[in-house]
Amino acid sequence: MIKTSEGIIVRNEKRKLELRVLSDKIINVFVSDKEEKRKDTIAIERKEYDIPKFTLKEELESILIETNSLKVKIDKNDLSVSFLDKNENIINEDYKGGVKFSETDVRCYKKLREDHFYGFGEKAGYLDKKGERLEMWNTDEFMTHNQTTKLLYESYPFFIGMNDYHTYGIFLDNSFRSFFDMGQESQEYYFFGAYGGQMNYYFIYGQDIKEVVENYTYLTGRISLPPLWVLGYQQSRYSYTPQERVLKIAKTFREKDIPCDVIYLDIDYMEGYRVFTWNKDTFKNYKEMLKQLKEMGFKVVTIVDPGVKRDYDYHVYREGIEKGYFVKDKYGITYVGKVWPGEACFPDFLQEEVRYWWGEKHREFIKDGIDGIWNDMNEPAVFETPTKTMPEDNIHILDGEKILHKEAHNIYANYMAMATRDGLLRIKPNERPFVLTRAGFSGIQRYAAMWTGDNKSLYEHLLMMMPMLINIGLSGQPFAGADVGGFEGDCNEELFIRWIEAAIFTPFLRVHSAIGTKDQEPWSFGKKAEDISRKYIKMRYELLPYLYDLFYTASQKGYPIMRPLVFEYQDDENTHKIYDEFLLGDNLLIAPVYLPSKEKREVYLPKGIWYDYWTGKEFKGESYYLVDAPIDIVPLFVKEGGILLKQQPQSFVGEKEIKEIIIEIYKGEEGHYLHYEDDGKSFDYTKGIYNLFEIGFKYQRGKIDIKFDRIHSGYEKGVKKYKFVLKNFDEIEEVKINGKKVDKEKCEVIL
Ligand SMILES: OC[C@H]1O[C@H](O[C@H]2[C@H](O)[C@@H](O)[C@@H](O[C@H]3[C@H](O)[C@@H](O)[C@@H](O)O[C@@H]3CO)O[C@@H]2CO)[C@H](O)[C@@H](O)[C@@H]1O
Repeated sequence: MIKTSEGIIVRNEKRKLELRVLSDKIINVFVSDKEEKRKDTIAIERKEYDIPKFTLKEELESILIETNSLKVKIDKNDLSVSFLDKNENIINEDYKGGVKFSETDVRCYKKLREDHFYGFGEKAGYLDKKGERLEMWNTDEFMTHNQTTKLLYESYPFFIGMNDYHTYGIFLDNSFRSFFDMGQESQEYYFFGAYGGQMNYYFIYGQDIKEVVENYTYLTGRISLPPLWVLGYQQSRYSYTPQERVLKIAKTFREKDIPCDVIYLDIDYMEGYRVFTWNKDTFKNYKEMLKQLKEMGFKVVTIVDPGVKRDYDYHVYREGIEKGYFVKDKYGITYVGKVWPGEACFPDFLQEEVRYWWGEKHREFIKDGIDGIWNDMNEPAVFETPTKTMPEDNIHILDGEKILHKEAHNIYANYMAMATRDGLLRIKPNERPFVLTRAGFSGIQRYAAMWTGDNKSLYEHLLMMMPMLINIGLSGQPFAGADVGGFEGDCNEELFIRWIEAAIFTPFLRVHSAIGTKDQEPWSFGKKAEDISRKYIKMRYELLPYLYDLFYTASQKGYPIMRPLVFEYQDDENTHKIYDEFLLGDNLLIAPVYLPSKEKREVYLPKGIWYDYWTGKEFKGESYYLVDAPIDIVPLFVKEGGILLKQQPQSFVGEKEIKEIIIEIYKGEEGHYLHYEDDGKSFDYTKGIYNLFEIGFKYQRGKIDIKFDRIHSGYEKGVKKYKFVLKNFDEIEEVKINGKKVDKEKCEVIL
């Protein structure tokens, strides 16, 4: 055994185990059957750790490492590892020697003690993945997002294991195609591994799911605050063309008083699908169009795919060829695959120089008035090949070394998103960039928001949106959404209404639809759908301060914005499998209707008292209820002591100066809330130019004591008026704010 500054290295005649103690609760395990160095992928953001104090005890058969929270036992014979809590209860242990190496793969067997498995990012199916077999290989999988769909666009080789006694996470930091058998093969063990690469995983202990997610994002990074406008409603279609149509859509939003912040331009804005060009026939005066959109308060996001058309007269291709920037085949010749523009080449984003080049290509676009970039087809997708991507033996260069596509495939999109984000940051250094991606790997949250690709206008896909987005959130990516209304197929009035009612509570809110399908704007399905959509989209804008606070928390702790009930109520076992309700933050519970012709739905409310958002009716938790859900109502509940922040709705973010924040306090003995405020667009907050407020209250027998405390003061232009609205309280006799009695009818703070 060798003691290192971070842990230990132990060898037997067959293999080496390197164990690093990265915090009291995070242990990195690296097992190898050759003399090689551990290789972290792009997923791991953290480069340095505060190595905690740990003790080491060597016995005849085993080695014991002990931190403040964990004990790790290593069997000196087979180098298997067990993780125990301080009372020596096993949290997780290797099964029959643990790691196995074979010609085709490397895998690790664990004893199956868990009742539930969550995480795994973008996967079809239910929330709990126990008993399932999953694979990670980014794939352009059109429409068939159902229980049997194994591969989708993104890969998160991360899961959370949970039983009544323990919660932990495992992140397999391996970018090759990986697999996870969570008890399908056996009820005695589960296993995970990859078809290549190393057995390099992080064991993450937590007192609950929350802490595991916090620790996992401590490793893989957290979102940085997005610009406020991307929290607004976004309208997309494949494709809005020509420019007159784009302007017409924009004007209709304003005429109909339906808030909207963003319009997307899909592939047809380009000249022959050549990236970084404009179709001069259909977008003759695109600069004028962008100007007019700006005047109406719209932001514009354009699609940018990785495939560069093979055409020597086209500057992007020519430069890429001359500089040798494209991915090569196994013979070292530039690889050509078929995508939208026909034959195309793919920049090797793994190279820093290529990323820089690509990032600079956005300069003109941004100067002309484009506000954000949408990276699609970045699995990378290739048409007409059985694998839907490029050959696994294609060559990329990472850190000066050749690696094969089978290793680069799953991380390609992260490098592309990094190229885009860094480019936008260079072009406008004090403006928060917005990048949307379809493909990705763990850690993608640091570069881009994601959407879940091509779904269909089906109730099943409305339902599936919930567990999918929830598991993506538990896998470190809080900024995610689905194509609202469904991408392929014709949506209809009722489905659109029900989808909007659910989606306004998802972190990324974009309606998108495919070519040849029925129009899918909020007014496309008649007056009823238009009115109901308006009501809910306005509600989204009303709730923006609450939503932005959740983005702030996500940026600080990695917590999901859209949460499963089990995230907040882990002790309540009824929540463990609920996939068709979710929480927005910890105060608001949403139970969307996802079946046609339903006017009621069953809702489970966890522990505590809950208030119906619409009627104020009180419900006792830990029970199931059949609640009313007529077509214009999505069942919504606020927890006792819950605090919601609201503002006046507006047509787009920044339309009006926000002069007042309404703080709704729901009855309870007490409540706590953290409110964050900044300019919503720049990086000035990193210099302390933001405000942070602690809001809380205590209530007893008719008397409420409200605390409103600015704990960080830096943003002078912040809102000055905060009005408290007391919800569901019985007769209030006395209101105090910060210890001072105030008029019951005028509960407010003026700063
Ligand atoms: O930019 C246009 C849209 O591109 C994406 O969707 C496309 C998808 O990635 C493609 O693979 C393709 O899907 C075809 C599918 O692969 C094939 O098996 C067959 O069933 O036909 C499908 C349709 O041609 O086309 C999709 C677009 O229709 C992206 O996900 C969308 O958001 C973009 O709007």
